[in-house]
Amino acid sequence: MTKPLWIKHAAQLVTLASDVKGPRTKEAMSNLGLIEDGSLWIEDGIIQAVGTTKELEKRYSEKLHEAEIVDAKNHLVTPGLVDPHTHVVYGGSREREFEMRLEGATYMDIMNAGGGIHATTRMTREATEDELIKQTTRRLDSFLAHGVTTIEGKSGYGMNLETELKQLRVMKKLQEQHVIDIVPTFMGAHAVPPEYKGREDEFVDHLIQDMLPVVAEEKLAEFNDVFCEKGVYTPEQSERILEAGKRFGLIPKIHADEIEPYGGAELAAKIGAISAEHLLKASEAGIKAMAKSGTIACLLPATALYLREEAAAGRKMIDEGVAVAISTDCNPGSSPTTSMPLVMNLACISMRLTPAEALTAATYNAACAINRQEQVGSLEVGKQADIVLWKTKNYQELQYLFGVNHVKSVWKKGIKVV
Ligand SMILES: N=CN[C@@H](CCC(=O)O)C(=O)O
Ligand SMILES: [Zn+2]
Repeated sequence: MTKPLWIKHAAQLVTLASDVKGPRTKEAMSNLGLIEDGSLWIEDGIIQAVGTTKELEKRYSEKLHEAEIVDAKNHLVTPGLVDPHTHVVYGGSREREFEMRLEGATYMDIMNAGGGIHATTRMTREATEDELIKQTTRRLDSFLAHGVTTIEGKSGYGMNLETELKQLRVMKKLQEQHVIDIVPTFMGAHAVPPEYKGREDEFVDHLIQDMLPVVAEEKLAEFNDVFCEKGVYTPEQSERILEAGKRFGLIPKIHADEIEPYGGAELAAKIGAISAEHLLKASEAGIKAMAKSGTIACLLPATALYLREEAAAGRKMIDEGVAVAISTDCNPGSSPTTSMPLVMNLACISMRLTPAEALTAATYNAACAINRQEQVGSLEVGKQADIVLWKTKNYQELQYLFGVNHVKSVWKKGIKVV
């Protein structure tokens, strides 16, 4: 039996507790369930009580002497951050492409010339499982140091059965070895593999007939994602892949309207995707359709910055009633970062989310985007004790002092890990 953990005197305790179930929209994104002089009581990795320090002191007066006590005076306490979109398992790195883009090449130019996703696919195909575990562990450690306690992870640097399975199995192993929770997504349709160039429909058939059944049979993924973009997969091909995934119990996600408006947001709404990603070029009609269908917009402002593109219309999406989540998009090409705090800062600066909305987007709504809202994303009784203690005194300061890692301590399931 481990000691109970009592966190007390938080200057601000952001609980995100609410009666609203499901993804938060509009004003609900600003309701942080804030408690001043806040306190948490944790036993066996689960939150037992949330309230003011005075309330919990009274309630647990008999047990206080048994507890490990953390005095959070003058500090902000929030739920562990959730990153709902990463490509964290990959081989090699692509720093030369960064230079090439600064010299004028575009993301798609590089990919069409066999670089980009294709370059990482070659390096991931060549890497052993152990090498991938080693590289990915370093990234997971960095996520944790930035206050991230749950992430989604995509395959998609294999695009053949063998390597897609290798990536997914690496995630499964890391789920056992590392304290971070990893929620797996199959993304066999991340690009068109070179061996199928010009035969996209054949690859779609192959993916549906030969890959999806194995991924489902081995229970290696919960979600199914596709890069719906001009020159990659058309909305029709994307729909086929995602509808087929549904038949295997995989929930659809979609990389949509990143480079050009292509009807991706509309498709996400039509097929009932849990989330649509990127959306830099989403149309007015697409945004409205997503608000109606309840599809979460998973926005990636670090990617937009890194590619020197204008960020997605986050402010407008929230005003239109779309639930917004945010993510690093951690990948070797368009966003090699593990800093969710930076992503929250950028959500404010480049998409005009308020500090409160950015925090909701990085916690509760992010958890909804990967179906983990019952376990994480808010500090409520019965949930996992995934908690961050920040060196700032309030959540506004966390977003205002940008580009700095303010994490002081992190607990995962009640255990101090940072
Ligand atoms: N846009 C497609 N996929 C990734 C980038 C992957 C890469 O460049 O390696 C993304 O979400 O940004
Ligand atoms: Zn992505």
